[in-house]
Amino acid sequence: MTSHLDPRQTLRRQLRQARRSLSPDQQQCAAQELLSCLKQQCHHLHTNNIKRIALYLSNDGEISPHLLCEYFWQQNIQTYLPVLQGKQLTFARYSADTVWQENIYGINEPITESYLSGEELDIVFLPLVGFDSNGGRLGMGGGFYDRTFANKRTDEAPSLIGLAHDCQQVKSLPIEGWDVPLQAIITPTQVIQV
Ligand SMILES: Nc1nc2c(c(=O)[nH]1)N(C=O)[C@@H](CNc1ccc(C(=O)N[C@@H](CCC(=O)O)C(=O)O)cc1)CN2
Ligand SMILES: Nc1ncnc2c1ncn2[C@@H]1O[C@H](COP(=O)(O)OP(=O)(O)OP(=O)(O)O)[C@@H](O)[C@H]1O
Repeated sequence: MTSHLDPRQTLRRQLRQARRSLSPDQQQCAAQELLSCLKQQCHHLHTNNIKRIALYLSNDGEISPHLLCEYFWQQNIQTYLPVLQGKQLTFARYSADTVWQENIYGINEPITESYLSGEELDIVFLPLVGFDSNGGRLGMGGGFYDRTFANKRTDEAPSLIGLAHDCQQVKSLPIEGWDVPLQAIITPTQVIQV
């Protein structure tokens, strides 16, 4: 019954396939170009006075933010990673001496005693499966980021910035009422300010 497949599911499958088929070399170049792109745009992204940033550990072909993380550490900015808490996310400090445990999806999470809630962060860099130039985001389908930031106004902290390979861009995503819009998207070749 392929005719009744949810269009978001179909798109999700295609775009996940596209990012997973990038070679290790392509992934490495993409991560380096992502950092160059971020550095060039730092002033536009309001990175002054930033103290706490959330990133993610790349999974399933996602563009890797590990070079961004090193860059933030050099500037004494604290970095955090998402931790599943029921159907939402909480954020745990990530530093050189982090101890890990795997979540139900096999993604590592820091083991820590104190967590931050989303609104305590200045910037959250989100992984995504697909994006469009209006700030539309398609994720893995768990609704975790959407639930976590459901009550955030766009002019409130944190800034939500998507990180993606260029092959994850689509003209226009089928958006649902609960989707939280991104304030910007950074790829190896472009910074889209929404
Ligand atoms: N790197 C990264 N971390 C993240 C997310 C993400 O998208 N990327 N998340 C964003 O929300 C949360 C985790 N959400 C996820 C949801 C589904 C799958 C996943 O791989 N699903 C498999 C089925 C796995 C299973 O059920 O056993 C799949 O769809 O193939 C992974 C992460 C928090 N951490
Ligand atoms: N604010 C919310 N309150 C309750 N349910 C929500 C909320 N946001 C999303 N959901 C539910 O989560 C499910 C998945 O949503 P969606 O497909 O948009 O996830 P996603 O953005 O792709 O995932 P993720 O954010 O985890 O990467 C949907 O079935 C939706 O009903």
